Amino acid sequence: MHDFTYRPQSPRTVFGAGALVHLEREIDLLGAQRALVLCTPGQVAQAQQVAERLGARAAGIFARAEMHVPIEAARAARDEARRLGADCAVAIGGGSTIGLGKAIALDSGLPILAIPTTYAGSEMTPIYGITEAGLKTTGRDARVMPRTVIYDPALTLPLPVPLSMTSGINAIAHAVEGLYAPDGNPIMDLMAEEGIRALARALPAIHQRADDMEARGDALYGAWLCGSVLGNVSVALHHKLCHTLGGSFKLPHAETHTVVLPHALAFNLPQVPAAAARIARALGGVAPHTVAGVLYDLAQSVGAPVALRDLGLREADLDRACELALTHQYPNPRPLEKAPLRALLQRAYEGQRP
Ligand SMILES: NC(=O)C1=CN([C@@H]2O[C@H](COP(=O)(O)OP(=O)(O)OC[C@H]3O[C@@H](n4cnc5c(N)ncnc54)[C@H](O)[C@@H]3O)[C@@H](O)[C@H]2O)C=CC1
Ligand SMILES: O=C(O)/C=C\C(=O)CC(=O)O
Repeated sequence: MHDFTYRPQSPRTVFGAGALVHLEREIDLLGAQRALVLCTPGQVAQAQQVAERLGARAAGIFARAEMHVPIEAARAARDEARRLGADCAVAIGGGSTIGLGKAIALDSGLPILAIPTTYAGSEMTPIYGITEAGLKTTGRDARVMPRTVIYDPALTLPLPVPLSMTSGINAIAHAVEGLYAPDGNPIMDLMAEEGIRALARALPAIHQRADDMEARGDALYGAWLCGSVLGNVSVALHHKLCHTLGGSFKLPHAETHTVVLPHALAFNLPQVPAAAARIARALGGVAPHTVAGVLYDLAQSVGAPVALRDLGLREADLDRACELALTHQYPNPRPLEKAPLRALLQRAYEGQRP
């Protein structure tokens, strides 16, 4: 038997191919009249599609979302929302765009409707991140949790295949760490296992055929499950390493998750047999002691990166990365010591199979 406390935190979720048709209804349910639509410069066409659907209730489009939410973009978006008298924000895009919406909500309490187009999972979490003077601060705050999420796999069809692969593995990482989180619970375990299963099934299919709607739907379903896990439990060494490498060495987010995950999991595996058993089941019934290697093989088989050196990290940075990862540690099942952590980073740098 488990001992646990479970207080679900989840936005209203509408899921399905073509689900964008429900946007007006969902805006009505929020009681909103003027929506500011957020996107990156690369997703203006999708933002226009949203604005057209909203008609007179589209207050405008703010197309300056970028990775890790620079404070300048957050301030400009807040000003624009005020100037236009927006009473809600619709964020269409990946974690960067949803993160911009969260930065507005943190300040103003503006309700966010998220339409995720990657598998990163930010839409399901009360976690925000803002970067100021080169330093990224993250935190949890109920105000930033989107009120409504519309998942429409059709909107993920243009997501480039390489980013689809790494973004999917970013999602798997949330579930893996959820399975050994000290504040986990049986519901999260079920969601994590099913999320890994869905993504491990979907990614090879999308790799073969980018417009496979069935697989796109499966991947987004997995992203919903894995994002929900991230929103409800704390994360450990794997996320700490990725935040260190992304924050201090500017490594790309999803790619870094993809490279680090097999190594962080191998490091913790002896301490987490129950998690290993669930991951093994989700990966098709492999032996639990092999799951880290199987995740490495999954990444390699879909053409995703497996070495930090291929993401722009220099070998000379490894000592500093190790030091930073040892400061302000996240709770981790295996105590962190310098030598094994440095060795982990070396293996990830070289792209060795764990
Ligand atoms: N707060 C949270 O809970 C979480 C936050 N994040 C944050 O999110 C950021 C990364 O988000 P990601 O989703 O990985 O990438 P992203 O949002 O930066 O998107 C990467 C690129 O792909 C483009 N793109 C996205 N969807 C597309 C589509 N369907 N078709 C064509 N192009 C598309 C975007 O416009 C962008 O240029 C990081 O800053 C990370 O820290 C990530 C996960 C959870
Ligand atoms: O860094 C943030 O914006 C907050 C959380 C995450 O990015 C989660 C992750 O590492 O995927």
